[in-house]
Amino acid sequence: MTKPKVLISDKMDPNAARIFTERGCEVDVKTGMTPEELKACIGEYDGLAIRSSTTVTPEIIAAATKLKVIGRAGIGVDNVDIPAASAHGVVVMNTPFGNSITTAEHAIAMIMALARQIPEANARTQAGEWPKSAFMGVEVTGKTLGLIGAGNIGSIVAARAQGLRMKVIAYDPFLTPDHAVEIGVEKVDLETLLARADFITLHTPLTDETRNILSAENLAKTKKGVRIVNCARGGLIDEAALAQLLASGHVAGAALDVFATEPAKESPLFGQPNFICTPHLGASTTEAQVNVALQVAEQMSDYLVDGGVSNALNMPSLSAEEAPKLRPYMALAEKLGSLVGQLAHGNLTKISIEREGAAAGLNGKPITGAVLAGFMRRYSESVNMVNAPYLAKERGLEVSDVRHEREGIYQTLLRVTVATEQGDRSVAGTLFGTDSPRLVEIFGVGIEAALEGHMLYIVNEDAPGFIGRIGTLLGEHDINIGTFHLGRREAGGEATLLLSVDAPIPAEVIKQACALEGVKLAIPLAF
Ligand SMILES: NC(=O)C1=CN([C@@H]2O[C@H](COP(=O)(O)OP(=O)(O)OC[C@H]3O[C@@H](n4cnc5c(N)ncnc54)[C@H](O)[C@@H]3O)[C@@H](O)[C@H]2O)C=CC1
Ligand SMILES: O=C(O)C(=O)COP(=O)(O)O
Repeated sequence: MTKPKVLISDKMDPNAARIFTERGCEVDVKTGMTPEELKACIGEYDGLAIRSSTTVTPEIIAAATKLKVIGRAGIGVDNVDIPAASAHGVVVMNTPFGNSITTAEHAIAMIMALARQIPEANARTQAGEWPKSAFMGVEVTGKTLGLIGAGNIGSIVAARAQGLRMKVIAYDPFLTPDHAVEIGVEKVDLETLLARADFITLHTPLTDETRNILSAENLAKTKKGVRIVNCARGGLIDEAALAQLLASGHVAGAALDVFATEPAKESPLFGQPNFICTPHLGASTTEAQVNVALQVAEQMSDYLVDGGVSNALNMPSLSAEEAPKLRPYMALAEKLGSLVGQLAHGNLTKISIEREGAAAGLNGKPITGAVLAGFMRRYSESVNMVNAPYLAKERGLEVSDVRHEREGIYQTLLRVTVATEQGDRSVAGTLFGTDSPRLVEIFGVGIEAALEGHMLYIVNEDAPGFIGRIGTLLGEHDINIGTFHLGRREAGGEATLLLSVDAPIPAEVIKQACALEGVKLAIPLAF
């Protein structure tokens, strides 16, 4: 088997490359590439490991024909076009906790540096000025810190600030009152935060809702003398408006680690009084970089080597322990989805997955993803578990996952049903042993078969002589039958025949099969 190939395209702790190699991946480290250079080489890789310098655009993803996973050694994934990745079946994962303490500490350092104007005092002292009377700071004790965003990093900042005896208030629409109590912050609305905070620190992702959250209008609502820190994302603050308010003295200080455009080589903020900045250093400590490098390489290797999924932003998690148990079910699910997709035609708007017996106790999301991947293959060759749910949604397909604790004839069973104009059509399958997927029912008819390779599905009148006729037809065309399965609901009604053949059946032969006496339907299948 060829080794999965991973590209590390941003500066990353060497532990990442070591782990990839140890886990059986080939790894190339190429940092500082232009978008054109990345586009030219990305087609070779199964995995791409990045930080914030690489921007993964739809063009890059379109060129990444082998790519299966993008791993962000860090938190923010605003540099990755996730919808494009999802549409191409590429998993996007991050390391949501590895650098949060480090980033929170950077925010606290910024608060303290602003309170005492340390960078400017340092520069002027080293310039030989000894400007003792030029600097008068403020204490943080007893001051109100306003958190915009109280997730992982915001909560750590709150705990540290409480240690500094600050009063912490937070604006975060997703913060529950219970959690606010747990982390010791007062939950407020944005207007209240703007009016009350002596220091404001931002800890939200950059989204359509948070973009420009500190707009000129909102900045004007802040308390005179406020100090503002942003160690989250550029784009959360109107930088030009902030520069004006620093110049006018309304804002007493601002510290930015992140800018709307990075690298920030020029800015209206540069040179303003009490303005401090760092070049996106929030996550830059030895500890954090080792954490995120190890974690991203482990996660990406889990996916590329064993199929385990953790911290993915566009698909459900699947632990490395769960993966081996789920894999045969996912194979069964994909085959059943594919069978239904090949057999049921017309305007299909609903698909339901039922899990019975042992299957009911499993993680349903990967199974649903696999059913949809099989089912949607009729629409797209490149569909997989990652993009199938998106494609399904795009097509307005209603998907349901139902668990039945009961155990029927089979100790474990998956059933996939689609609603068609002629009524519900359902297929079911089980596992023989622990890992051998078998079809057990097709449209209400009991038939046991492995769904593999090229097959032919026929519905015919249940009358003597038919098996001979179909055998003769295939034999005349030199088509060898591998397996042969028959089923029927009742004698003399309709019979179902499912056979496997060694090569695809030409369209002309299908036509002749349809014309055989008693045949109602003949559909070639491929798995
Ligand atoms: N400067 C740097 O080097 C680093 C920056 N970051 C950035 O820090 C930010 C926060 O990271 P985490 O705390 O780990 O994320 P998180 O997801 O744990 O927390 C984000 C919080 O923002 C809240 N939020 C979302 N929309 C909001 C809105 N409209 N108004 C107010 N709150 C809203 C969410 O409810 C959540 O509680 C991210 O943007 C991340 O990219 C993270 C690490 C390093
Ligand atoms: O983790 C994040 O969101 C960060 O912003 C850290 O960025 P970096 O990996 O230092 O380029």
